[in-house]
Amino acid sequence: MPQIPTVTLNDGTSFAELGLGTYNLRGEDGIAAIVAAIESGYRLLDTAVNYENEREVGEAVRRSGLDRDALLVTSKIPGRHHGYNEAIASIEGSLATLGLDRIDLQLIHWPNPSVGKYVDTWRGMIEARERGLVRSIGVSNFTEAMLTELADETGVTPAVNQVELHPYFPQDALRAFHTAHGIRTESWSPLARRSELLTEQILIELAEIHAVTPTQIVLRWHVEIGSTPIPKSADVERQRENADVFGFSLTDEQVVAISALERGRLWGGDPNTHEEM
Ligand SMILES: NC(=O)C1=CN([C@@H]2O[C@H](COP(=O)(O)OP(=O)(O)OC[C@H]3O[C@@H](n4cnc5c(N)ncnc54)[C@H](OP(=O)(O)O)[C@@H]3O)[C@@H](O)[C@H]2O)C=CC1
Ligand SMILES: O=C(O)C(=O)[C@@H](O)[C@H](O)C(=O)CO
Repeated sequence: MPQIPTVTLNDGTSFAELGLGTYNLRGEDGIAAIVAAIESGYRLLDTAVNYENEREVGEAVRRSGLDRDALLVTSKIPGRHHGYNEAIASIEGSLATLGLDRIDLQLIHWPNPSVGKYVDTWRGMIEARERGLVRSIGVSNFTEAMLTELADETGVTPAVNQVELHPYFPQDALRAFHTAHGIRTESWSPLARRSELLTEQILIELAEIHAVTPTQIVLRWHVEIGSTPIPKSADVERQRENADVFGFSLTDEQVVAISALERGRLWGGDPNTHEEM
């Protein structure tokens, strides 16, 4: 398995071009699945307070036997922890549950605009970074206007915005905004949660041309558009398949053909209205 390449974030730290989603990976089976992924070359692990599996992720980091600095752990502050002091307490809680002394990338999980506290939350995260509790700070599910507000109010631009992104929802305008402002895009549900996406004719045709699977075509598309996908799989063979996308490339025309599958958001998670506590 080739090494997963890295990119540099706007704060100068290194970030993986592909990582592991861990939603629903829990208990001993979850730990075993995460350790298996690390053994297959994954270095970026994506968790959240709301996944109720930070303990498992921390345990997998320890069981992997890898140097702590070789791994990147992301966690996320839930809506019920928004606020300056609450954000710092949330991060301290995540560190305790993970059993780690640093989170590599801390995100605000959802902006929850009706609560009106994401700027305060962001200020708390800036403080947490200054205290060394977290290394990089970013957001998830933020719109262009919300990203602009954070930067204007605090002078600190998020390093990452993790958003719904897959060929059915390529997010061209938001990605262009990220590029213009030095924000790394990260794709959640990059496989569209194994929906009918993987049976689309264009993906089957491209898979034949490149002698890979339709899933690998989708994940390579994320790499080509400059976004870090975090596919979740509990199965070691599928984890290996998903990470093995750095030995071929797509042409510009092939990328455009995949993006033409666009339909829009799949699960109604509009950041302007979706509230998640
Ligand atoms: N910030 C946010 O608001 C959100 C963040 N996320 C993050 O993004 C991660 C990924 O998103 P997720 O919603 O899990 O969906 P994904 O798009 O990663 O799809 C996961 C599904 O695809 C299956 N799968 C994985 N690999 C393959 C393969 N090679 N072939 C066929 N099926 C496959 C998995 O099954 P199996 O496990 O059996 O392989 C699982 O059913 C989450 O785990 C979470 O970490 C997700 C949603 C929102
Ligand atoms: O998995 C996550 O991180 C989530 O935030 C999900 O709950 C996500 O919000 C979702 O499924 C939206 O429909």
